[in-house]
Amino acid sequence: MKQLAVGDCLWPHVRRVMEEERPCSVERNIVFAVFREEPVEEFCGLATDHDISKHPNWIFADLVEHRPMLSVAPKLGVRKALCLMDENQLGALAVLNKGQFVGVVTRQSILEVLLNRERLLLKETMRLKIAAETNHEQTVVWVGRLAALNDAARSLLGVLAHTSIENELLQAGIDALCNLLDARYGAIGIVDNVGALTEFIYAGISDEQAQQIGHLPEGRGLLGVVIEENVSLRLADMGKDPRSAGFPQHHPHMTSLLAVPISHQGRVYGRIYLSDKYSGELFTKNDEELALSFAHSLSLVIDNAREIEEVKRARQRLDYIAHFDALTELPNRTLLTDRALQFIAQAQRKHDIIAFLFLDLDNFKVINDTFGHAVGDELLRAVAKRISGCLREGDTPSRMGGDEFIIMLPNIADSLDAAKVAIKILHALNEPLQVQQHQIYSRASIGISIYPDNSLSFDELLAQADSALYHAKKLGKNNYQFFTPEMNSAAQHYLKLEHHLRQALELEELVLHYQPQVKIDNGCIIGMEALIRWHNHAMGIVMPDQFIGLAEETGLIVPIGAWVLQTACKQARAWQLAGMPIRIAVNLSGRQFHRFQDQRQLLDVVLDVLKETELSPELLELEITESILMHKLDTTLDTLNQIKQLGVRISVDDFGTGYSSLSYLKRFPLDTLKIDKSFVKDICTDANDRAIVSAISAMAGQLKLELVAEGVEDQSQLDFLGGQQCNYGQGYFFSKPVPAEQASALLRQSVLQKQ
Ligand SMILES: Nc1nc2c(ncn2[C@@H]2O[C@H](COP(=O)(O)O[C@H]3[C@@H](O)[C@H](n4cnc5c(=O)[nH]c(N)nc54)O[C@@H]3COP(=O)(O)O)[C@@H](O)[C@H]2O)c(=O)[nH]1
Repeated sequence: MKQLAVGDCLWPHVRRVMEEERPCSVERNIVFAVFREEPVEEFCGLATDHDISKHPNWIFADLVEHRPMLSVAPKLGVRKALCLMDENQLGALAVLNKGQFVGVVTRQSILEVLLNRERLLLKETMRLKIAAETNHEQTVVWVGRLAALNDAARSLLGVLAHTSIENELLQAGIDALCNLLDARYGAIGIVDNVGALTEFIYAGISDEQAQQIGHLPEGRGLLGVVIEENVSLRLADMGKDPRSAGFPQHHPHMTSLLAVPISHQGRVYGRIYLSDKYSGELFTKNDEELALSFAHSLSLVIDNAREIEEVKRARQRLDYIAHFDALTELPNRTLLTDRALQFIAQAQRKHDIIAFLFLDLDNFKVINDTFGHAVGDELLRAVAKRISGCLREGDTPSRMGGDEFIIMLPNIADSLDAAKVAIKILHALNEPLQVQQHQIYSRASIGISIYPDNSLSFDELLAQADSALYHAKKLGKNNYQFFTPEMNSAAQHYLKLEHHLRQALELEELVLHYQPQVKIDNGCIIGMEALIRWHNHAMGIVMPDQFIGLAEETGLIVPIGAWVLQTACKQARAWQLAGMPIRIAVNLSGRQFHRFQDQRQLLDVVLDVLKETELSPELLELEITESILMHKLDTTLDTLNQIKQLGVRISVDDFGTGYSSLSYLKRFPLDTLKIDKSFVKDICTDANDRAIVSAISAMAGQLKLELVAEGVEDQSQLDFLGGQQCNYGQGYFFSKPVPAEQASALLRQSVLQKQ
């Protein structure tokens, strides 16, 4: 506290008088400050009522003349002033500042100021004491509130620990908050991403009422405002607020309202509302802050919980993607491998038998290319369902990719069980599948390997099932085969063949041989069939029977077929230019014939080749099989008509081996039928073959089609054919397929013969 100075304690009852004045009536406690006028006004000293009463007839000059004139500065401490008064036995001291009279300080004035100051201090102390007591009471209240908050926070921590918002925990939260803020009603409402109420946890409202309240909030009314605008509301009488749409009908009546949003970083998860304090008081700013802080903590919990949920969902999705095939939803290779290794480990202990069925669709590529990938995908899904429908619980169907499926049958009694399942699946797939507007026949082939008979290793078992599958395909597809050790070498050969075939065109390993087609009655060559040969540097000569099927399966037939067409037409043009115009027959495979999504139309290819080689169209004959004719009848007819309009001839190869009906033959723009060599082979000994050849000859005659007998090997066959309406023959009897140079020599000979 500041040191008390003389200047702070000036005596108020001072009267200024002049030297020559005479005191008259004298009041008690008055101190006279005596001044001289000449030459300038000057302070001369002090006279007290006591001095005057002692010398009632003296003028003031006399009263001050014989007395020491003591003065002090205003800054002098009061203690020193009192000592000075004691030493000089004075009751008052003049206070001068740089010689100028400021006032008078008396013992009494000092004591009064000191007393006043004491009183003030006492008052302040009292006030502080009262304030301290009030603060203490408030602190006690706040400690209580903090304890309750702590409880609520602990509930929230519990929520955090549970990582998901559970209603009991939210209940604990709203109960704690209601207790804390003395609220009669309270509720926590949680909304989902689109603002629909997903949780409504209440306090002070009965369950029956809550059920009747129904949907809360609707995004309107006061609580809607809280959520939509992400703001708090603190109202004395909510009914008077213009934004109030009223509480739902069955909600208990409420007057005061405190509502806060549960939001984090601008995202609103819901709202908390409290209503009507038991004490009747209104909600305060502090209450609002408390509720907001509670809501904030809750928002963190919800945010956290939702994030955890999202991570969990993402993990599940990743886990699913890692183990299941997205298209068919069957287990993928990873999951199959996991399960297979587990079963194999178990089987080693229990001596179980496990079968692995490797299934591949027989015609998937064609379906995919013909109908498009969307149909292909749907077909695979339908196939997956059919396969699953044939299995028991515990079996694992899986998709490896493409049209390859592996089915694991654990715990079978013997390999016969595996065969039964394979037959069941093949039968199921033999039934047509309805995919979009198409009825599709999607047959399959299956290779089977057995643990432990074939191998103890999963990888080996898979490779063995694959080899068996290859074998099943080789045997004409739509069947199943068990693995045998011999199959391995066949599969390896197949792989080697594919590897080399992919390079055959580039390495110019393909050549064409030509086989004459001869007029039976005069032996003149009327045409040449181009037949492909493959001279591989490592494998030697590979015949078409060995690689055309592979080329079709791999799609390599398209570039190879284009090369054949171009080379054959070039050769025919060369013969034409050499004065030996001769018809060239070129084999087309089904894959070449039908248009594929990413490939050019056959018609365009033919047009380009004719243009480029300048061969007359009528010198080109395309050989197609009955199966091509029967597939996609309308588009086939269209394509054939367009090709025919170019002037190109069309013949049906291997006739008699397919299933073409006579009416179809009538509809197609055909020029030639080629009787399959299998009928010609035993024509002299087999009456059935003779009958078939006779029937075909008669039919060709009726339809005005040229007829060529294939595989003519001896004179007796030729004699029989000559007796029929079959005018043309082709076979080793006339010539084997020969390289272009030899074919040219044969042609020259034939031309000479004609002349
Ligand atoms: N898509 C394509 N297919 C082609 C092509 N080149 C041939 N092929 C087809 O491959 C199959 C086998 O052909 P290949 O080994 O050339 O056999 C042909 C002849 O050599 C054989 N033939 C001819 N005469 C006789 C005979 O008297 N006896 C006998 N045992 N065989 C004989 O027949 C085959 C010709 O058959 P075809 O085509 O039905 O007239 C075969 O299916 C070819 O079509 C090609 O470039 N593209």
